[in-house]
Amino acid sequence: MPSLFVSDAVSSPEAKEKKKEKKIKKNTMEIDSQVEINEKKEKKSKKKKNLKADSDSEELDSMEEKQKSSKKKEKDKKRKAVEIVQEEEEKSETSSELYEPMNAKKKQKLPEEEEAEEEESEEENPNSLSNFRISENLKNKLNERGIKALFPIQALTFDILLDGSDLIGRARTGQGKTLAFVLPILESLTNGPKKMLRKMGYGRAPSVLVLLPTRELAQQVYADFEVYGKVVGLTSCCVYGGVAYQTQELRRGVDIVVGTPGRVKDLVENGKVDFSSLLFRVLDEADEMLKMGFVDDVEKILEKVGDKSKVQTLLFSATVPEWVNKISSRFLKPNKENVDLVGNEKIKASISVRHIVMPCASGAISDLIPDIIRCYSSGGRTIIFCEKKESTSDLAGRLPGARAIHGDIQQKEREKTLAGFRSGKFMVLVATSVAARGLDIPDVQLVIQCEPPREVEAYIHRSGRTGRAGNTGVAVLLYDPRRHNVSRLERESGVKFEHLSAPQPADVAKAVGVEAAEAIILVSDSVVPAFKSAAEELLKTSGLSAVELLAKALAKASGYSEIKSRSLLTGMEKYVTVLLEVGRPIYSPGSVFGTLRRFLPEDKVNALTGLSITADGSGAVFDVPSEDLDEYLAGQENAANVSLEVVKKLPPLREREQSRGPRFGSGGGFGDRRGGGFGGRSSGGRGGGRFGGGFRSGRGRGFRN
Ligand SMILES: Nc1ncnc2c1ncn2[C@@H]1O[C@H](COP(=O)(O)OP(=O)(O)OP(=O)(O)O)[C@@H](O)[C@H]1O
Repeated sequence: MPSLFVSDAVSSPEAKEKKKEKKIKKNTMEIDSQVEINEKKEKKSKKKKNLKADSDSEELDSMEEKQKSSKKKEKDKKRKAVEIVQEEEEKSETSSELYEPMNAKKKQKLPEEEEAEEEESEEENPNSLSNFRISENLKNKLNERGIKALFPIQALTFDILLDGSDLIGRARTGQGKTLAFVLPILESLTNGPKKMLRKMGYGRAPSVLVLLPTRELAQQVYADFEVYGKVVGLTSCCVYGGVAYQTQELRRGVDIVVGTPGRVKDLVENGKVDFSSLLFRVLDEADEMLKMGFVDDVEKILEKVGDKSKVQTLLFSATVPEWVNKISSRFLKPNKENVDLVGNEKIKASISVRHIVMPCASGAISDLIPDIIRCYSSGGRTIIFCEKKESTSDLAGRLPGARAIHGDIQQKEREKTLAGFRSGKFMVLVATSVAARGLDIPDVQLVIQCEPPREVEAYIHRSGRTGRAGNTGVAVLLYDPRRHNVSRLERESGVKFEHLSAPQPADVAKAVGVEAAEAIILVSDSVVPAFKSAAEELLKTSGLSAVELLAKALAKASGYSEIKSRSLLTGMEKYVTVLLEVGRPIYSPGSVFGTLRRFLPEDKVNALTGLSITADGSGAVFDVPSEDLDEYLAGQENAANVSLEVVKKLPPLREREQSRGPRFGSGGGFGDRRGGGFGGRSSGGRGGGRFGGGFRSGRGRGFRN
């Protein structure tokens, strides 16, 4: 049995804490003794290498080592759990320091170094597959797919599940929760305690039911059951709404049914499937499923089980709000186990993701995103989340090469889009929350959220589409400081946000220029004769130097014809952010307008946008059209105690009050007289106002079944 995080759900928090401390203490002692053993072992092996000891002593050593190694495996399993707690705790506290610098290149290792390291770590790893009751053919399949050891959530729940307990399992996004139930279920049905209980033969009733909130997720989990089930002789089928009923497989008999609650309930009610002999019921992404209003459906489905004492019920998610714990008592046995790798005090979102927040007016989003992708996607895939279906399609239409996925798109089309994104046919997917839960797509390097979601869980799951299976990633959250409050989101998710301003076009262009220069060198010499005379002519007649001409050629090759300024405050092109100080605290936007009117004409004052007061109240920042900047700066000369300067780094801003509503997002901002606030005046961004309404309102529901 795993020794940590496996607490009895009915015991008190204090008891659990004491139990945990006791176990950590015990395991720490075990680690100490393990260190001693290892040291001795190391000395011995050095001695062996250097002195070439005789074969008798080698045999003795090897027997001793075998004994130690089996003891070590046991101890290492426990030690690993302690390490996980400690590592996770450390990471939670210093998560922002863990990130690799942007686009940092990893030190290349020689193949032989990598091989040696792999062998060594496999041998040492207490979570290596050989330490678990996994049958040979499953092990081979896992190896074939690059899986050599279990991830912590898998290691800590494997024995619990194989030994027959109900379970609530929680681990951060991308930590392998799917295999955490797939593997022990397959083992239990084929080699374990459920082997004799499962139905066999033609027309057999299923032994396993897995329920998931979305169709895409159902397909993904079904794919895992297909691959791994096949090697142990178990069959599965996937059922979800939006497509015709296909019940042939169910008639023929399958072992595992994976599906969404709506369609599964229909099948049950129409007598197309018989769940009376279920041995496993899994609720994956349980909180989302229950939140989406499927509680009644789920209950109806689950109560079809004949003998409740024979069925194991498992509930998995990265987020398990308190209400899920409460509701779970209806579905799970009282002596259920609880394996929680997230805990109460720690960061809830992925710790291998760099979490960035960036102010941006809604009207500037579509202009800003391509530069965010250039800066942060490391050439990998990007998923962009919008709140509403319309804004999702709209944004996808504006971003070259991007595709949209949301609930109004036909199921077949959605599947095609996801398949295209997975296979790399296109690299940018714009989605509603449908893609937020569970989806595991390779090489998603960047997630952009166009505005803060309503609930912290949504942030956790969306940002968790990157940084999966131990890889790193970047999540950029765009927000409007006048409408959104990100500090609550920060507090509730436990994430330490990096506050960054929109990438400046000139910086982006510099980076792109370097790439273009590298690409130019690779162009074949064979093109030179054809272009040489035009180049010589240009050099002679343009009045520009060779370097200037080459710079222009590089710009053209990278798609640049001009470099616009971009506001740090709203991300809008052709706007500049300025800071106003008046030698005393500023309390309201009204006083800022009053001050500006003392030295500027009305139309120039009206042209400013995005006014926000600094967090310390000592000044106000706002955007002015680049063409008006000189007039603003000159005007201040005539106004006593007024200082205006172009902002190089955005100061911390006063956030909208938290008391105004439940949302991290919408609200009235400072309610200045022009009402529109951020983006309301956008004339800089292409198609400025079009996005204005789209990104504002409530959260898209994603796909229902
Ligand atoms: N033991 C393992 N070794 C290597 N890779 C693994 C292992 N287990 C799972 N993976 C891979 O890790 C990725 C994430 O797994 P999975 O989708 O199950 O995560 P999850 O915890 O369910 O995430 P989410 O909460 O976002 O749904 C998958 O690509 C999976 O193949």
